[in-house]
This record gives sequence, C-alpha cells and structure tokens, in this order.
Amino acid sequence: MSDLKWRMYIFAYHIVESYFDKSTSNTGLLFLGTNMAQRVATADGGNKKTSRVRVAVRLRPYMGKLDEKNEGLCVRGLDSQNLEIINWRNATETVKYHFDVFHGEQTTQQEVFLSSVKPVLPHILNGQNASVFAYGPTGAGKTHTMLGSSEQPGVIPRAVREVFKLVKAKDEGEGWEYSIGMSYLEIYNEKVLDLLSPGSQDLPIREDKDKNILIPGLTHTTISSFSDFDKHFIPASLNRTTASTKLNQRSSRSHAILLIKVVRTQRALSHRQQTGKLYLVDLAGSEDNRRTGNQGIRLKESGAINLSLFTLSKVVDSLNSATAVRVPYRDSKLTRLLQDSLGGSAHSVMITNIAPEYKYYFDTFTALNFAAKSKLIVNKPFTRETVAVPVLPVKRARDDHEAGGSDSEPHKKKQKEKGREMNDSSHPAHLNSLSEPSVMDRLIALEKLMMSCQDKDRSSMLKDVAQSRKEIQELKEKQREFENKALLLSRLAGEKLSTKQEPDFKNNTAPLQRKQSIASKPNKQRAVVQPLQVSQLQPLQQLAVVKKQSVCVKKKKLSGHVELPDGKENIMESSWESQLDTSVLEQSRKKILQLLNSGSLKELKSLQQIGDKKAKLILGWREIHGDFTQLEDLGKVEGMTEKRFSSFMKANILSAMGK
Ligand SMILES: Nc1ncnc2c1ncn2[C@@H]1O[C@H](COP(=O)(O)OP(=O)(O)OP(=O)(O)O)[C@@H](O)[C@H]1O
Repeated sequence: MSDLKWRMYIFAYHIVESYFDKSTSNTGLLFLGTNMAQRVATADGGNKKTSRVRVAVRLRPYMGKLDEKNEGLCVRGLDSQNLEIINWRNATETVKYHFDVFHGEQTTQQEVFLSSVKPVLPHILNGQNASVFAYGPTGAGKTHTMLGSSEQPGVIPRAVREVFKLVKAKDEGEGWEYSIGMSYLEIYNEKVLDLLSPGSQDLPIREDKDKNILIPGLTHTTISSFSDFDKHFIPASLNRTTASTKLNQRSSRSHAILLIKVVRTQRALSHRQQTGKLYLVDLAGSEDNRRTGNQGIRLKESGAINLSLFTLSKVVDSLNSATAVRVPYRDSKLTRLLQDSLGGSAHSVMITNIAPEYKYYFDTFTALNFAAKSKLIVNKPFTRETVAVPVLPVKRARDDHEAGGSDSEPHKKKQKEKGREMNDSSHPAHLNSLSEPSVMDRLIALEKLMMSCQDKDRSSMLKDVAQSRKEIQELKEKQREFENKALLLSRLAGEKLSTKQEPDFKNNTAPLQRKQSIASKPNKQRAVVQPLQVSQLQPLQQLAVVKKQSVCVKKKKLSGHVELPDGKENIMESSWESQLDTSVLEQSRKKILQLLNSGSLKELKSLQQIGDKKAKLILGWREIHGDFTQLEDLGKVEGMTEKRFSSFMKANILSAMGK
C-alpha cells in the first residue's frame, strides 16, 4: 500500500510532453513572478557578502479525511504575502505572518514554479549556485511541491526542463559550450548515500581551496535531454528511504538532494570554465514523535531528521538576520553539503509547506515561526465560531519564566489546572487538538525558546549600540582635547605677538568668522557693543538689515568665549542675554511666544531647534492646556529640559535678530 503511493509519485510526475509545453508557455500567470529574489548583504563571519534566503509559504488544501474531529481550518491566506493562524493563547485573535510570497491552497504547481523557482535558474548558466528546498511538517506537501504528479508536475521536472530550455536558447555567438550533468543523493541518519549507485557507503563531504563543496565518489552523470534525465532519476528515486508513519503512509525518512550541474566552457583559448550548481531538495518532514508514533529505528531516524532541520533553520535564520556573526553550516551534513549553494553568493529559495487542519497546528505554528520575516497579533476573530471562545487561561510564558521557570512547583500546579480547564466540555469541538495539554506544553516551550532567541538578538543589538555610543564619546573627547590644545596654542601665539590680539588658530568649525574678525578688528569690537546701541533706536526688522555681520560675530562669541567691552575674555556664556538690549530681547521673546501660541505645524518647525516631533508636542500641549502664558511654559512640554529650553531661547532670539 505505502509503496503504491510512492510509485504513484515517481511515475506520476513523469510528464506528458505536450502538457508541459503548454503549461510553461502560459505566461498569464506571471503576476507573482515579479517578486524576484531580493539580495540583501549581511555579514557572514568574514567580509563575504551573503544573500538572504527567499522564503515562500505554501498552504496545502484542506483534507477532510485528515480532520477526524471535524475542527475546520486553523490557518488561512490573506493575500500574496500574508497569512494568519489562530492564536493559541486567545482564540479571538489571529497571528498574522508576512513572507516573501504566500501560495494559497488554490495555487497551481505552475504558479509556484514561476514565482519562486524560475527566476533563479538563469544564474546557473552563469556559473552561480542556487538551491530550492521544500521544508515543513510531514504530510504538508513537500514531495507534492518538489516532485508532483503527471497532472501536476512539481518543481524538479519543471526546473530541469527549464535549464535545458535556457541552454538551448543560448546564442552560439556568445562563445560558450554548455554541458549538463546530474547527481542524486540522500542524507539518511546523517549519512550521505548515492541514489544513482545504490549500495554505496556513506560518502565524505569535502571543501576545495575555493570553498566549493565536493563529494568524492558521488556519481555524476552527463545528461543530454530531459528524457535522459528521467531515465536516471526515476529508478534512483525509488532507492530513497521512506517508511510509513501514523501521519504519512509513505513518509520521506531522508533528505533527497538532486544536483544539476551546468558547466560552461569558453570555445576560444584559454577555454575558461565556469560551473553553476542547482540543488533541488525534498527535505524529510519535521516530526513530532508523540504524534507519528515513532519507535525504535523510526525514532532514531526522526532524531537525525529533526536535528538537521533544526540546524537548517539556524542557518537560514543566520543568513536572514543582520546581526548574526556565524552561520552554523558545519553543524549538520545537510547544511554542510549545501554550504556553497545556500547564502553566500548563491540564490536560495525555501518553500515552507504547511497544512491547514487543526491536528497540524503545532507543526504549522513552528514552521511559520521558523520561516516568518515578521508577525503581528491581530485582534479579530478568525472564524465566526471562534468569536465566542473564551480566552485560554494560559499565563504568558515570559511571566512563567520570570516567576521561576517551568520546573517550579506552582507552575506545574498551574499546568495541571490549565489541563483541567482545557478539557472542560465548554470548549468548542474545533479547539480540541489545540487544547490538548501536551500541545499546550509544547507551545509554551516553543514560545519560551523563541523569546530567549529574541532576547539574545536584542542583547547583541544593545551591545552594538553601547559600543557605538562609546566610540562617539571617545571621538567627542578627542575633539575637545584637540580644541583645547588649539586654543592654548592660539593664546600663546597671541601673547607673543602683542600687536596681534586675535589668535591665528583656525579650525573647521568657524573659519569664516575668524577671518572676518582678524581683518577688521575695530568692527569686531563694535560688533559686541554697537549693535545693542543701534538696536535701541531701531525696530527689530530694521535692525536685522544692519546686523548680519555683527550677529554672526556674536554667535561665535556665545558659543566660545565672549570678549567684554574692556577687551577681557569671558569663557562663561550664561550672561548672553544680559548683553542684549532689553527691549530687543523683549520683542524677540514676544514674537516667539506669539508663534508658539498661534503657529501652524509648519510655522513651529521654522523655529530653531524645533523639529517635526517637538512641533507636534507643542501643538498637543496647546490643545490640552491652551496658550502658553510665558515662554518658560515651554519647559512643560515633553522632552524640553531646562538646558534645551535655554539653548532654544538663545538660538531663536539670535535668529530673530538676524533676520
Ligand atoms: N498543493 C496540494 N494540492 C493537492 N494535494 C496536495 C497538495 N499538497 C499536498 N497534497 C497531498 O497531501 C498528501 C501529503 O503530501 P506529501 O506527501 O507531499 O507530504 P510531505 O510533506 O512530502 O510528507 P513527508 O514529509 O511525510 O514525506 C499527498 O497525498 C499529496 O498529494
């Protein structure tokens, strides 16, 4: 019985030529194809550029026969990138996930191929590597996606055919000759086995000096056409290790890896050669042994499968995370073998297969959390029936953690109580699978694991921020040191040259002001005193015309050291207001107050040191408290410290005078 299903798969994918030609020429379905592989540079240990693994999720159609409790769907698609799954903590909520691509249950094999796989294939002909792999729980549709059937051929036959098509379309004039070859292997119980040469021993995985991954002893067969490929592939597929589990009668117990190699050789001297590799991988299903009923050898297989899938998830996570330092390729044979075709300069696509039935909830939730770029809890019911479902009385895992970990007695007691509540008959039937205590325990454990990972990410980010702050601080100190030295030097120089009262030190912060003051010393002196005297006689607007230069000089003094009328220098700057004419000061203050009370967002932003956020805060304050009675009220606005207020005043009064 089980063999029959597998043989059906193998022979079913065998494609009727005319069908295939017809289906691939249908470009009307290319709408998803615009989502081409994004390449985001991240650090990969050294300075090598790595590209993101593009993640697509495919939801298999609902199968009534797999839903013994008649619970319905627990997950559904929203659009071409988003889906939602019921929140196990609160059935009136859903958790929304975002992916590069989402393929709903109606998506055809051709659409999956066109959007997720076809775009990466041309790279193989240019000597680059790529990998496409189907990931997900057992029974969720990985083999269907990768292999398919005669009516619905999957990724493997379509991709191989496309590679031949691309090579055929190559213009002879380009001067390259192409040859296509294949290898086919499985990783079973952490052993690399050659499917084209059954009975072979565990093969070693090596790396050459150019970091290419090699498997010495692996059969590599040149293929000249698609039917040639078929001739080798079909019998080899039957060598794959599969077995019957409770969840899938013909469950893949190994990772099947098909390698298509395209070698192109330059016709002219120096006969340069480039090799592009395409890995098409049908992974074994991630499994929960409590549900598969695995024992003995099945349990051992399952341990190996889960371990390598866990490593794969860590690798994908590291490649897609900007903060990861090390990509753990070497932690499993699967990832070691894919190392030169996953991340790095390779083009990688992961198709995560999920099933919609409640009995797959835990597996689906786990797979989504592994694959998701982001998720969001949405406060709305998933189905009409779930609206009435009471909130699951589960304490937040983080609270549990903070309260002493899962092993503490109170926690265990709570778990028991939880279990009792879950079994309460008041819960609707469709939550049965979810509310099983064992599922609950695993969900809580999963959440804890995820939180601890997030915490780790956060703490490494915080470390980075702290480091940057430290560096900025050090730079600031250096700059201060440099300025003090320069100041000292300039003073010394000033003492030496009695005729030259102005230091000849120049720095980048105010070179123009410095030049001005040296050139016209008398004006400079007037700049401190005269404007204030002039301004007593003139309204503020007129003053503005006169004062361009003097304000400029004054600004310099206020930010550095102030020269008093008697020629002495005063390093303190707190007395800047006292040097201004009181009526001018008053006018400026009035003007600013008026603007604060009646200015629009744009007008507020025209004030010095008021950005978009501050302007909005001012508007908000005005709305709640009415007009500012005095400028000092500004200190009551959020974020306006005493220091900021005085700096705001100085900048705006000087600016008002300078206009
Ligand atoms: N998109 C789909 N459309 C129609 N049928 C599907 C789809 N996906 C999966 N199926 C069906 O669901 C069943 C399980 O799928 P499949 O064998 O591909 O799962 P799997 O993930 O490869 O499982 P395992 O990891 O145990 O090998 C099969 O009968 C398959 O035909």
